[in-house]
Amino acid sequence: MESVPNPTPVPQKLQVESNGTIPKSNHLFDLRNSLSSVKVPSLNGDLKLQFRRKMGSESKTNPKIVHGEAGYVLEDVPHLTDYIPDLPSYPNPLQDNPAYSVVKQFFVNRDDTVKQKIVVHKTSPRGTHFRRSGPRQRVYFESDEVHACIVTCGGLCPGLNTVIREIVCGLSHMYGVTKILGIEGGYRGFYARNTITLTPKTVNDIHKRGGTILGTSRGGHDTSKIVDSIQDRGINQVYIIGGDGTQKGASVIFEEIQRRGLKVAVAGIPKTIDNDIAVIDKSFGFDTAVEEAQRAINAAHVEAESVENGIGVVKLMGRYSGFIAMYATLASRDVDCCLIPESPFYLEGKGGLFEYIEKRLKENGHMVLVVAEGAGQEFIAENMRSMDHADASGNKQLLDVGFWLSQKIKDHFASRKKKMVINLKYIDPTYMIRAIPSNASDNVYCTLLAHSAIHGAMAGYTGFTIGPVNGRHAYIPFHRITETQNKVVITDRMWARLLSSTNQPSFLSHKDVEDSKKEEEEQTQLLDGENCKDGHHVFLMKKDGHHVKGVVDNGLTYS
Ligand SMILES: Nc1ncnc2c1ncn2[C@@H]1O[C@H](COP(=O)(O)OP(=O)(O)OP(=O)(O)O)[C@@H](O)[C@H]1O
Ligand SMILES: O=P(O)(O)OC[C@H]1O[C@](O)(CO)[C@@H](O)[C@@H]1O
Ligand SMILES: [Mg+2]
Repeated sequence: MESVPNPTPVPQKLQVESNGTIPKSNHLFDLRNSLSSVKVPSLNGDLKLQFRRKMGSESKTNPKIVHGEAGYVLEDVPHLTDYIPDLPSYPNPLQDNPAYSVVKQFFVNRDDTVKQKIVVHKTSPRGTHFRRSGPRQRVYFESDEVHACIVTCGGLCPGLNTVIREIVCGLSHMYGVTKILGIEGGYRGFYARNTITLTPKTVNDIHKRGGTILGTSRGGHDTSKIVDSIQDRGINQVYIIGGDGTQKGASVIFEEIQRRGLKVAVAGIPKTIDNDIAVIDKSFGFDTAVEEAQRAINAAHVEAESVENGIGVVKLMGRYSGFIAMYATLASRDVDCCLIPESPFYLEGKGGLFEYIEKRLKENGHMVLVVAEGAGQEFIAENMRSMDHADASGNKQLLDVGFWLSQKIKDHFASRKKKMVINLKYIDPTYMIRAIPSNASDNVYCTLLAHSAIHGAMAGYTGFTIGPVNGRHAYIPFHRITETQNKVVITDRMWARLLSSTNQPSFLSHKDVEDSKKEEEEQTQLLDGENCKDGHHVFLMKKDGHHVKGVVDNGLTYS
């Protein structure tokens, strides 16, 4: 196919000199030390391109930021032409595809961006935007040139197989790609395991199965060995499916590829059943998890209501965020109390958990309690410190809060002071939930994620992850989703809805809430999920009868 000039607008390119010209020299350049701000022409007037150096992060990539009028900011993603000038582009083969060619305005306008915050005031600046995902008129890979690979890393999550399937089928059916490799066993599979050939036929019904047909792992990320393997195998599109750790790994792989000047697009597909990935609306598998959690909650409810003073305790996933617990509770209506990492609670005394349990048992004869795995870590932090166990990826291993809490409740009611006979059943459905196939709505969502990733890579974008932002799919720079974690904001209306549906105490006094709001306005902005930077989450906790400020840092609690 004949190559034609690149129609991509200048703002997508980094090789702009401060006088607005594009350097003739076509050698590769290292973006890491650039710190500049230049004006370049665009369809919508002058845009200010700014390459800011990011401080204090593992990623060394400079954010690619475009400033426009009225406070418009585009946090753009890298493009292969940023470091490989004069890369030829080609017409998108989709324009001849019988299924897609009939779509009116099928190709995404090159200037389309997606707004991060859609609730604004009259005087609000236009704010942060991300590049809209979707097919472009021109692509930077010819179909028979593409050699793609797919890898899955981290914990299991419903929908992994659907994403794999849709990447394979999408590449094949939309772009006529025939060379697709599956990397087995996570990152270390690049250099320590075999690969498998993936075709639409071999992946045809894998979405009906849980897990990942490629296998997964934690740890084993050796950047140079991985990039050596990519280079040796002649791979030029890398699709990486995984959580926050995986996306950090994808980011350094992209940096190394860029440093070596390789024409390799790196696309991340964010995965986490906990739904704690920042920026995007929701992660795949989350809906399925909430749905499946209903079965455990129902079982706990049946057990609890069948006996006198029955208590059903269900532990649900959520290391640092309580989304699954919160949504499963809201959906069920049988839950009397939901405990999540973001909301501190205490056991003894007035307004404490034990008092509430006793009240519910007296009122209703039974109760159901849902606890997220990361909740109440302040109580068991001491044990954790002495154990200090981490998994192969360096994630702190939490103690079983469900087991611990169940024991505490039993001890409390069996104590000489109380002498109340209770009947407690503890259910931990964690791995039963994680291992199921995705439900119908997650299947559709996985398809959109896979397609966004494919269109982005084919269009030459790289070093990006994808996901819906306010319902519109966008390309998001890696650092934006790895530097913070999404958390339940307990001063938001959703948590208030939960409190009102369960009737549980908030475990915070009015003064605590006012104090936390005040502190929120100050620099730390307490309890706001978007401001829980670098895995730190600040909250109020009860210690020796007083509320003190606690900080959760990757599972450890300090005060
Ligand atoms: N900072 C990092 N740099 C490079 N690689 C990393 C980094 N953090 C994690 N990884 C690698 O990413 C892979 C997955 O990481 P991890 O086990 O933390 O799971 P995850 O992707 O966060 O998924 P989840 O926590 O949702 O199960 C591992 O192979 C790990 O070595
Ligand atoms: O048992 P594993 O595989 O280490 O994974 C457990 C963790 O994985 C997650 O499911 C996230 O993938 C967390 O909710 C949980 O803490
Ligand atoms: Mg993780």
